[in-house]
Amino acid sequence: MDVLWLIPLLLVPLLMWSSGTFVFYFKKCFYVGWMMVLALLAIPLCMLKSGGRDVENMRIIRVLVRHVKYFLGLRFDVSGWEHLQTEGPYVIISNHQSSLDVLGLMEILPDRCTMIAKKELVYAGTVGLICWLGGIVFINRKKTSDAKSVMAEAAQTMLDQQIRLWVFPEGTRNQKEDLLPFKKGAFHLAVQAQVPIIPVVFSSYRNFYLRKEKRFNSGTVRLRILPKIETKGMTSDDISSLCDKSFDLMQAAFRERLRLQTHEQRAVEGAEHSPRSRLLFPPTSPSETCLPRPPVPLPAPPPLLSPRFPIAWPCHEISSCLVDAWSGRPLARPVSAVCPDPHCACSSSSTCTTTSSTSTSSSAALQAVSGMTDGRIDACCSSCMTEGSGHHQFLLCFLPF
Ligand SMILES: CCCCCCCCCCCCCCCCC(=O)SCCNC(=O)CCNC(=O)[C@H](O)C(C)(C)COP(=O)(O)OP(=O)(O)OC[C@H]1O[C@@H](n2cnc3c(N)ncnc32)[C@H](O)[C@@H]1OP(=O)(O)O
Ligand SMILES: CCCCCCCC/C=C\CCCCCCCC(=O)OC[C@@H](O)COP(=O)(O)O
Repeated sequence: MDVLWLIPLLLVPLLMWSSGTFVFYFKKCFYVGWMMVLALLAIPLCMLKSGGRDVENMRIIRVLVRHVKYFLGLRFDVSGWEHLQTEGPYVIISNHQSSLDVLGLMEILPDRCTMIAKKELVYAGTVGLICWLGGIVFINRKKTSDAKSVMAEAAQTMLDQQIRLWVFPEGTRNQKEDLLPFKKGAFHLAVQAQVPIIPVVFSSYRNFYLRKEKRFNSGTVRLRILPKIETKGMTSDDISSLCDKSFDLMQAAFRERLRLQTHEQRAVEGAEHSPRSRLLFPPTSPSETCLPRPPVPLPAPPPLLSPRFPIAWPCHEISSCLVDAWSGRPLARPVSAVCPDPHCACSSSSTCTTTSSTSTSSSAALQAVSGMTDGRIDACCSSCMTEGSGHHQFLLCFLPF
């Protein structure tokens, strides 16, 4: 009889390993269930701390939610922290793709910041109650006049109690490849309170989360905090232009990121499908895929080459398009090594055309020489130098798994 318990214990890992759809439902159920449990834990803590509804409860919620990403295999990469170093109240606006946004939101949530949410959320069991305790402002989206008066009240409360508000100006979840047109509420709110707007852009989840295709893999979300937009002196006449300006800035950032994601995805797919492409990326004309970047001067080569350890030596030329345009960090790890490929056609000043000079067999050699078996060689920098010894110094880019 006891053995029967082993069946689900074995079945779950087996299904997780074999079925992407199972993983999708498993992770979704886990997420909702675990958030419910966490909310149940948070309720008494919030009651003890504040005795009821209070924006300070968001600190407790923030702490409790922060670890959830690890269970779901998600990472958050934040840039632009400095833009959140703004005193006093402000309105944060961000795009809204899924309820998973809560995880990213909690990564950067400033103190005394709560959200505006649809009123239906208050009925979501323990999560609804914790949202209420956290001071979330609930609006009825179907009744504009009600929503407007609730938001006008919120503008006053922001000033009276020094509160920051997070609004999703798309007004609903959106998994399309572009932002939805913005609703105006967030901008009225900021202008009424005369406080700045801080836009935050979540990168597209499409690399790891596809609702329709039932896919929920591990992945990284890039959160980009943009510079604040001042609203001092603005009136209701400025709402449309303020809304358009914010939209344009966020859309540009979202699209820029999406292009890079497409780029990364192609690299990974290319590496998976073609043995040759393990060493070559981008395979097509760089101008097609690379963002225009200012020319990067070639840094001085490191004095001693240690083939086993990656050297933080920025790639350039072809590989510069593998540099994250937001953070400036290379998306792939650059590694300096002596080129073990006997066919490498490097000369002192020339560029080494890895297309013709590298072969699949050298892939293993390159991995061995760099000691990086946990990464996949996806790019070779196009430049190489001849050392005094006549060895070719080679820059490799490893895309970590
Ligand atoms: C420990 C464990 C815890 C576990 C759980 C943890 C949970 C933690 C909390 C997480 C919470 C996350 C919450 C996420 C929730 C996300 C959502 O619910 S998104 C949906 C709700 N949000 C919104 O809808 C906000 C965006 N919408 C708007 O701003 C809208 O404008 C609106 C106010 C709802 C009105 O809607 P609508 O009429 O459709 O919109 P418009 O076309 O924009 O406006 C029409 C008209 O009205 C003018 N106007 C709009 N707002 C105002 C205003 N505040 N004051 C004055 N006038 C306003 C607008 O200008 C238009 O007029 P115009 O002449 O055409 O310009
Ligand atoms: C009584 C049981 C009810 C169960 C309901 C489950 C509630 C979800 C539970 C856990 C998830 C935790 C995150 C909660 C916050 C998510 C808020 C959210 O993303 O709401 C969607 C809303 O922005 C837009 O909705 P629409 O796309 O317009 O519709």
